[in-house]
Amino acid sequence: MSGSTIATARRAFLGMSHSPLLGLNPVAEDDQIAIDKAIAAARAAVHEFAPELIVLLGPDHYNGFFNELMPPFCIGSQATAVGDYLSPAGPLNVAAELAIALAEHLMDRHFDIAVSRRMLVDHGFSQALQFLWGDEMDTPPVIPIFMNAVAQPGIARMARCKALGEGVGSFLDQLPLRTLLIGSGGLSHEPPVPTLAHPDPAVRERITVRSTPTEQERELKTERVKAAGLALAHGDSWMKPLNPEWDLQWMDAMASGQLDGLCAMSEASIGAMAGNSAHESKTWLVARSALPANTRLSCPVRAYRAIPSLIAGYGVMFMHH
Ligand SMILES: O=C(O)/C=C/c1cccc(O)c1O
Ligand SMILES: [Fe+2]
Repeated sequence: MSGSTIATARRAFLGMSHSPLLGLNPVAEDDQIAIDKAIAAARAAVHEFAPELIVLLGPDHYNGFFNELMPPFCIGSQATAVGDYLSPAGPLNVAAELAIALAEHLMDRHFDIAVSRRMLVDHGFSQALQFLWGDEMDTPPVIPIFMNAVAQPGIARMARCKALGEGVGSFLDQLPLRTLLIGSGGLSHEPPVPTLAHPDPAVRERITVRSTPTEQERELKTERVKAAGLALAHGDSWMKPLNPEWDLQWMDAMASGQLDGLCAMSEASIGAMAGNSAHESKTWLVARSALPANTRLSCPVRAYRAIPSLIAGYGVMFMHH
């Protein structure tokens, strides 16, 4: 157990699920109270920690990255949020020079990484920033790192996520900056994100070629995803159920730092057990791997609820070292 308090800690981890249906679909009162409390506790812990730098790992949902060119990971030296669902639009406060320095560090360690000089991000990044710093996303400097969690075969394997996190950790070791690593996404869930196996060629084209949806297309998508959340809440069988057991096991591994054990999980089992978008949980793995492994860190915030109407095994976890 680390002896630091939040105020004296040098590095912290925040794992935080996202759901764009928060605020759009109904949630049972006790679940809503629990999530509000968890987000407020995370916000308080983050502000007490007062990071000088944020490394934010997030996925995308075919708003910034498409199958025409889909890197497993990509660092942004400039990033703009598109403003999907209720998430804010606008530029992120990117630490451009540090983002490039991190890319150089990773390349020198033989971890080849893509770089975007104009990254577009969606709620996979902006919801966490919105919840922690408000609609203006008035944040400390951020290094945004995209992780593909939707398009096989290019979803990074568990061990690779751990290796990236270790590389980020060794970069941060050289910096005198109090740093918060955020993993945004997961845990178990399978929202209706299309794949290249979709029977409609127009849908396959839409997720392949970079494009900006019209306002009407955005609204249609929002309605489709809201309806999927309601279907899951009503137990419709075409939706993959959430898996709280899988989620709690994942959070336990984050808490103990026993990440090699976690990496023994088979790739095929992730989608099968926890839903296709459970790969988003790997953002937590990257972020957690930048802190000491096999070490139980101080964990002042840990909360979990499985909320079908949000299509989210919704977890929040803040730890520091
Ligand atoms: O907009 C999308 O394609 C995905 C929406 C969604 C729904 C529920 C949980 C999530 O993590 C999502 O990204
Ligand atoms: Fe997501």
